[in-house]
Amino acid sequence: MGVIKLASAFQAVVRISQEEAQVVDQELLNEYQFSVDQLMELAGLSCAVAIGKVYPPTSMSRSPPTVLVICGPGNNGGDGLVCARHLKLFGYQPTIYYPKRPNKPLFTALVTQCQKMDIPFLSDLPLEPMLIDELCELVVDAIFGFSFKGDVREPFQSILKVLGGVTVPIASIDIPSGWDVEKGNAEGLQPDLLISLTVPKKSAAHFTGRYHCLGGRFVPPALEKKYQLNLPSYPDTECAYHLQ
Ligand SMILES: NC(=O)C1=CN([C@@H]2O[C@H](COP(=O)(O)OP(=O)(O)OC[C@H]3O[C@@H](n4cnc5c(N)ncnc54)[C@H](OP(=O)(O)O)[C@@H]3O)[C@@H](O)[C@H]2O)[C@H](O)CC1
Ligand SMILES: [K+]
Repeated sequence: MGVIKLASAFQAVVRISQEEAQVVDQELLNEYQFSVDQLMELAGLSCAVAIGKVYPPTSMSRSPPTVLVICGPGNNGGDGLVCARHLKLFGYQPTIYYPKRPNKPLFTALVTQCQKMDIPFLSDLPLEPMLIDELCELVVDAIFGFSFKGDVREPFQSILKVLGGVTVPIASIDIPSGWDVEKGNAEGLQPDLLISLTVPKKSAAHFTGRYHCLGGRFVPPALEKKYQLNLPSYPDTECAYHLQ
């Protein structure tokens, strides 16, 4: 595949397509030889930092603040596991719901790390939104990212239905789960915080929540230039950039 002209160099914020996101991801893993573990750790950490900035413990009513992290079956779910671990270190009280677990060393190790930090895993998700509102003050949506496609298959259809009724804020990692990666989903989840990873995806144009952050500060300058990603300049050593 030739160079994909992602956007003019003058566009304020580039938003990329599902295919372009996968091309950039693959180039990071192949040409640049990053490992998924490395990128996932940096992505998950940036999500926890963004959450810490938007919902600092001092702004939450419980101490420690309770967060429910719902993880999906792919790398977006892996980001959620990493995020949960860092939130615990930041003074939050995360609980994880991880219904469909890949039997791969990366994911079993991430689960072990959380278990060893006394982060509980729910065996079932309450099917009443108000029970989730009682369980936590914030939900982290780490169900689907840029590889989501088609009609939502169970158990995630039921999970997204419940999340559609909660009143606590939702923070979505990379893509609000259940959204078309490019077109969004007006009837789907409406998160309060969207943490775009690497580069915002086209569906971010449909985001109407209060906070939009960019994380995944690991794009080499040559790759950014090649695809004209026009990334914002992260301040200082920050790993999460406040886009909105
Ligand atoms: N460089 C980067 O940008 C990095 C991104 N990271 C994170 O990785 C995700 C993308 O991860 P990926 O594993 O490719 O895909 P997802 O996590 O989005 O989801 C894939 C799994 O979801 C299942 N799926 C897909 N569609 C449906 C559906 N309609 N119903 C039910 N399940 C669905 C899919 O199952 P299949 O059977 O279809 O394979 C997969 O299991 C990205 O968004 C970032 O969050 C990295 O962590 C760091 C680098
Ligand atoms: K998500």
